[in-house]
Amino acid sequence: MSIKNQSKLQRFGELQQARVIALFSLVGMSITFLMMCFAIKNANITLAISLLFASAVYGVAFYLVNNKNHVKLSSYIIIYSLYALMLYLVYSGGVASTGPLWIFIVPPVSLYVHGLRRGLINITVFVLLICLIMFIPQSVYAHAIYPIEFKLRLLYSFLTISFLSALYEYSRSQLYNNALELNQKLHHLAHYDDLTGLHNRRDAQRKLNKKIAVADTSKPLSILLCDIDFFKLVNDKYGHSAGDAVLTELSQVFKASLRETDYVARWGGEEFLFILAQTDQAAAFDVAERLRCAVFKHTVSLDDEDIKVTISIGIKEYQQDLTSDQLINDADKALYEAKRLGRNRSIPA
Ligand SMILES: Nc1nc2c(ncn2[C@@H]2O[C@H](COP(=O)(O)OP(=O)(O)OP(=O)(O)O)[C@@H](O)[C@H]2O)c(=O)[nH]1
Repeated sequence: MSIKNQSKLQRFGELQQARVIALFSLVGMSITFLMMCFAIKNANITLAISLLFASAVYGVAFYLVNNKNHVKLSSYIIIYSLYALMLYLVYSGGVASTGPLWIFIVPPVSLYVHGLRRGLINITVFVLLICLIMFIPQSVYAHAIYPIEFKLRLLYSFLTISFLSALYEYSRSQLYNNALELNQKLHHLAHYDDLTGLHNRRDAQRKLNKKIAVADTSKPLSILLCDIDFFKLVNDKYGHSAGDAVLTELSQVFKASLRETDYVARWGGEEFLFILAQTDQAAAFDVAERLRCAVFKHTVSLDDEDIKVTISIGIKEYQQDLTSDQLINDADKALYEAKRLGRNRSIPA
């Protein structure tokens, strides 16, 4: 299945994440810088220095994600410096004890950066830490003082925002996973044959055009066009689903008889196309005979029937300036000749 295609979508997801992380760090850098200006205005030098430090850290995170593509590292920098800054604001009270109001940034950022499970664990630890800071008596250590109503409402509203953010993150990740799954299904439908699991005609056409585009005389290329003999009789005698079973089983026989570099697709009803890279006409004939003999020896065993079929094969080696249609046409003519001469044979064009 399409690892290439799946990774394409994942790369798109990673690119999106990199953009959001860059935006987070840019916004974090600007806001903390602005807050630092207010802290200086209020002559709160310790807070101003902390905010300047935080702003510089966000700046580094922005640089790392933008210039060095270190998405994971900068997301860790953002999230842990955010926790540290928020804990410090709750501890110190910030400007006029309004520092804790900033903690509402934590749930959406945590859940976006770490995902649902890890994000929720981090939020839980964060809540425990702010409870510790706010509820430990002043006699144990000095920290900003907040009225009890403020502390409780802060916690209630923080938990509500966390719950809503988690809900949002859950549906976002569900949608993303569904899109990923749907994308895989569509890709499979576009490239593979449903019944046999082989590549389909469209994929084969694309593959052949690609091979022809890079073909040169030093690297020969051949195709085989193969058709099951008297397949209509199989359907008529054993039924359509037995015919389907024959198609599926022969596909496995073909796959097992080919080299890694060879390619097979279901070209039509009971027709198959083989693309043999680095193979001249003589070598292609050997491959065709190997396939023909494998099918000849094979028995498709169904519940109460043993079915034996043969195949006919037309062979054509690519020659300079042939189009894919001409190549297929020539192989088709050779296949027709194989049928005319009595079937169960391989004929070069
Ligand atoms: N079971 C099944 N049959 C199919 C499928 N696709 C095509 N066929 C059948 O394949 C048969 C092809 O028959 P013909 O084109 O007359 O050829 P043939 O009977 O194989 O005879 P020759 O090619 O001349 O040897 C038709 O009966 C189609 O209905 C399929 O997906 N499943």
